[in-house]
Amino acid sequence: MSAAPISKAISVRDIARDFTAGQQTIRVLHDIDIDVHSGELTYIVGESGSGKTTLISIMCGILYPTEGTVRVFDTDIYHLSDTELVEFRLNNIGFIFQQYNLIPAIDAASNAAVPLIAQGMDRHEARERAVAMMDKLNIADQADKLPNQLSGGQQQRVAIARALVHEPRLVVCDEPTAALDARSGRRVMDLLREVAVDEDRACIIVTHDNRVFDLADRILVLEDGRVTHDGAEMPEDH
Ligand SMILES: Nc1ncnc2c1ncn2[C@@H]1O[C@H](COP(=O)(O)OP(=O)(O)OP(=O)(O)O)[C@@H](O)[C@H]1O
Repeated sequence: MSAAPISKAISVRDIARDFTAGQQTIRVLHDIDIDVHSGELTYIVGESGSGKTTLISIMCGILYPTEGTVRVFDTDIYHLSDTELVEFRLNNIGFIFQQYNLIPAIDAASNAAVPLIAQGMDRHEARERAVAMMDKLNIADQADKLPNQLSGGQQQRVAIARALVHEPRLVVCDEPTAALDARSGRRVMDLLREVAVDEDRACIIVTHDNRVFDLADRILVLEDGRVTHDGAEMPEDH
């Protein structure tokens, strides 16, 4: 189904995360130990509130863990300075959030070019590269449109193009198929496999969507902040 995994993309060791609300501190992740491999499409699945978003946020350098270490492509990311961490994310990680977070005042290609421009690329070249990525996603013909002139599915493809345009080695997606019908959802997963997974690149997807569970190489199930299953398929009782 996919290239054989050859290297560790992420190594999470003894992660815990607490949140404090008022006087109370609540531990929402406990004792998490996970390796994510390049060459694999890894799903993180679990009920609402089980800690999926918290976990991927920690895995990709957005949220500090309370305890434990996270290595991404062999870099101990939470021992970087703030500036180094921002740069590390910019160069190595692409994000696809459930809300597409497109900038309303600029056209689709300019939205897709944002990571390249942030990296300092010349605007003209960045736009050309963005349109080339949009072409792979079959939306190059929408390059000059503003986000509000696009359908939801087209906006999502622009968000995917933006996540992939700088060819990050790690792509992280939060519920990418939640708003899509079954066929479009499978197409997005196929696309992610095609463009975001190879022997040196990994993709992690948070999803509730049981219509696409069969497309994963590996599924981690979270329950109440703990990993309760790690395998190629969903456990039978889910
Ligand atoms: N900033 C925060 N402050 C306090 N509690 C938080 C914060 N963020 C998350 N939590 C709590 O941590 C737990 C895990 O939340 P998280 O968003 O990671 O779960 P999830 O599995 O992604 O849920 P969903 O599928 O609904 O998005 C929840 O109980 C949530 O209320």
